[in-house]
Amino acid sequence: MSNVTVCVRFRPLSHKERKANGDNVCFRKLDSESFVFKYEREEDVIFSFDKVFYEDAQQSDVYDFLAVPIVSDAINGINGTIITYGQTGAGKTYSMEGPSILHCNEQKTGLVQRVVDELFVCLRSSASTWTVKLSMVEIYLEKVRDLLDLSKDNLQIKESKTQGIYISGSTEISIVNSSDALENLSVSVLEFYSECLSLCRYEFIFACLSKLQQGIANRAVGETQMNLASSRSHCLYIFSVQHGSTSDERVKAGKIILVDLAGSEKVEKTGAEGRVLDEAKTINKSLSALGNVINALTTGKQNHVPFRDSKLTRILQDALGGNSRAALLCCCSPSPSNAPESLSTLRFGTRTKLIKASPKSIPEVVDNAKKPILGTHDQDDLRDRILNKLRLSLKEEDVDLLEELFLQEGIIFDPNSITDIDSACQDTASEEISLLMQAVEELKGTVEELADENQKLRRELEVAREIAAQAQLAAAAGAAAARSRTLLDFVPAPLLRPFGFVPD
Ligand SMILES: Nc1ncnc2c1ncn2[C@@H]1O[C@H](COP(=O)(O)OP(=O)(O)OP(=O)(O)O)[C@@H](O)[C@H]1O
Repeated sequence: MSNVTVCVRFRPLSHKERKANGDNVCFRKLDSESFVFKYEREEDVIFSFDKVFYEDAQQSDVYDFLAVPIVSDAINGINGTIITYGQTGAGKTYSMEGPSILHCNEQKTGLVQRVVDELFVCLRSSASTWTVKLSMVEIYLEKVRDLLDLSKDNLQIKESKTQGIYISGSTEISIVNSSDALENLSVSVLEFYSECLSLCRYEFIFACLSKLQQGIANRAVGETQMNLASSRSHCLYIFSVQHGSTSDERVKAGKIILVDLAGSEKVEKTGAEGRVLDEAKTINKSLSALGNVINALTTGKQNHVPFRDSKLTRILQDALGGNSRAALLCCCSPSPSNAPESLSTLRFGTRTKLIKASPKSIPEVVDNAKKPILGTHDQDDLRDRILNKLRLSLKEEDVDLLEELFLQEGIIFDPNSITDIDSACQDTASEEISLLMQAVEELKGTVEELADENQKLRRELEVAREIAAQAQLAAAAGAAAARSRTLLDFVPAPLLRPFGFVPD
């Protein structure tokens, strides 16, 4: 993933929440990117994201910030994904579809309608051939169901060189602005096209959204303690955009996937049993698979990204991996009664955001006017809290080493970027583990080199010993010869002559 934008949206308090807690909310706004999160059972934490949309934010604000760059990239052949994440009732579907996909005013229309609208504008204004295909599926209990044709309830995910990842056999609404291209299409779809092409912008969008409305009505909905009509499936709107013609091989193909996830609340909070419990477990499993994939993609562990761990991550594989753009909208309830779930949503967002904001990869321009100036006391305090937490899971001497390293290298903990101690600890711990593993690898290399050197020296020593032994033998023989010559020297020649020792 080349880029990920992480935003938070707090919806307005509901009547029920107002009745229970009055106007109390679980956050205090600092600016358009940060807020203090208040939860009675934990210390206050400052969270920072690319953007925070507070209760008064408009749907168009969310679209402009989050979706416009993704739509324009898709038109240029770059895949993109927009994901809404959060507990049931936090405002995921509202952000995606508005109060109703068909019947809502311009102010309230959601991301889906706005994407359709934008694509229509491009389609109409372009001189070259355009094809936009739209399909709509849901992932329910790890099965992919076609929301535009319910008879297709277990679609298979496939991969091809030309199409990348695709859902085999899913119904596609195709919209084409070329009369040539229309000739190759089936009659039923053609009727829809020609209808679309003769329509004005709003009629066109209405026709397109009517199809989507049918799909939305088909979504698996369950009843939980959290919400009377809670979406129990992940809903995916897939827009495949193709621009240009195949004849001159200048085709640009991009994909936009809008994902309205099922509620992320913990299983216990749903009060679920039986089938609903199975739903909640499957939802949690696929959401953690999504978290693992995002982590692997953003931490540079790209040699193994676990896309195949869930249907959701498999479908999103080429919209998340490679040259693509992603945006995550973390939807939260502002009510103190939902603070634990909101905190867990914010932590999910922070894990993605923290890694992206790492100064090693993407230097971020900090607007000092906006950020509170940090005293060294704050930094030291945060460092100590992180180290204390690490002491629970790491060896004392390793933590001491880390502390020394932080001081020596002047590593500063900035509460504006390290918003979540647990995530910071996790990151520091995994960094520590990878550093240790790297050190082990380096040591292994050194040990191998030393072993080779040792063997070489041993061989040289043996050779030297052999030479020394031979030299010793030679010296002994030489000495014996010299000794014998000396003894003969003392014997008178006439005595030696008969034995042939002395010449006549
Ligand atoms: N920004 C907002 N402004 C006004 N009302 C909102 C906003 N966000 C959410 N709501 C309202 O809050 C309620 C719950 O929102 P929504 O259905 O979008 O939640 P959800 O996260 O999609 O839940 P689920 O996971 O169960 O589908 C709805 O009645 C919706 O209209």
